Amino acid sequence: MLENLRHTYRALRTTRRCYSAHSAASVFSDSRTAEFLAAAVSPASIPQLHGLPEITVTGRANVGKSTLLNAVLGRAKLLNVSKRAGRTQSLNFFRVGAQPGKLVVVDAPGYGARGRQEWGDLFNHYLRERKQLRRVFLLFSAKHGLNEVDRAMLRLLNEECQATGGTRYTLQAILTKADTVLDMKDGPSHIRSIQKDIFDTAPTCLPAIVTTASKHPHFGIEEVRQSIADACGLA
Ligand SMILES: Nc1nc2c(ncn2[C@@H]2O[C@H](COP(=O)(O)OP(=O)(O)OP(=O)(O)O)[C@@H](O)[C@H]2O)c(=O)[nH]1
Ligand SMILES: [Mg+2]
Repeated sequence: MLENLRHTYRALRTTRRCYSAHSAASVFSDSRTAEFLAAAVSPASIPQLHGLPEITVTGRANVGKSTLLNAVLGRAKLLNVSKRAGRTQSLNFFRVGAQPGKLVVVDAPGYGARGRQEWGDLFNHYLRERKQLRRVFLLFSAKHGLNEVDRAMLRLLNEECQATGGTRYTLQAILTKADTVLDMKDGPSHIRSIQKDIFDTAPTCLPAIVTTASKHPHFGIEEVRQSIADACGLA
């Protein structure tokens, strides 16, 4: 049991080292300045916010999107989270950095059985039209891995990236809730098999960052910040 835990931590640290060459500290240095800007429930209510680069998260309902963004922004409760799937029901825009801001992060409603059709339509519209979108983070549970809906979403985004040569936005996977696999006997190999599944489904997707965001110690959050800063040209 103990040996398994050590192996898992070692595997996770290796992943972390790959991303720690630079620091995104300056972009996310003052968490007090992060601010909710707008919630969009229809294409017409998506705010323009001209000028600032933007990133968004997507994933199955309840995978941990809002929790991850709270950790990235360094705020415990800026975004609403819930044990019940379907908590986030609009596209929610948050400014990072004091006015005029450095970038915008966008929380999205979950897809899948608990995500409603209209939320999917709104998100698809946003992806199609958003000129300042730099990176889409696809979140998957480290415990459950990918299902067919996840693979369909990955394929769709992969095709879009291939069609545009990554000139519009790029993709990066994130595995959430890593703490839940730490006491699994085959934790590291389980994580590796999810990473392979992601690569096989979407070769253009950047390698998954492994994270824990609700329980302390957090894990992988600095890597996510770095990826956001890179994507927005701020690293
Ligand atoms: N163990 C564990 N639980 C987590 C982690 N991140 C999120 N959770 C839990 O997962 C549940 C869902 O979290 P949310 O952040 O609301 O998930 P979401 O993807 O935004 O959900 P929707 O808005 O409903 O699509 C909550 O009970 C969180 O506490 C994590 O790293 N570890
Ligand atoms: Mg949410």
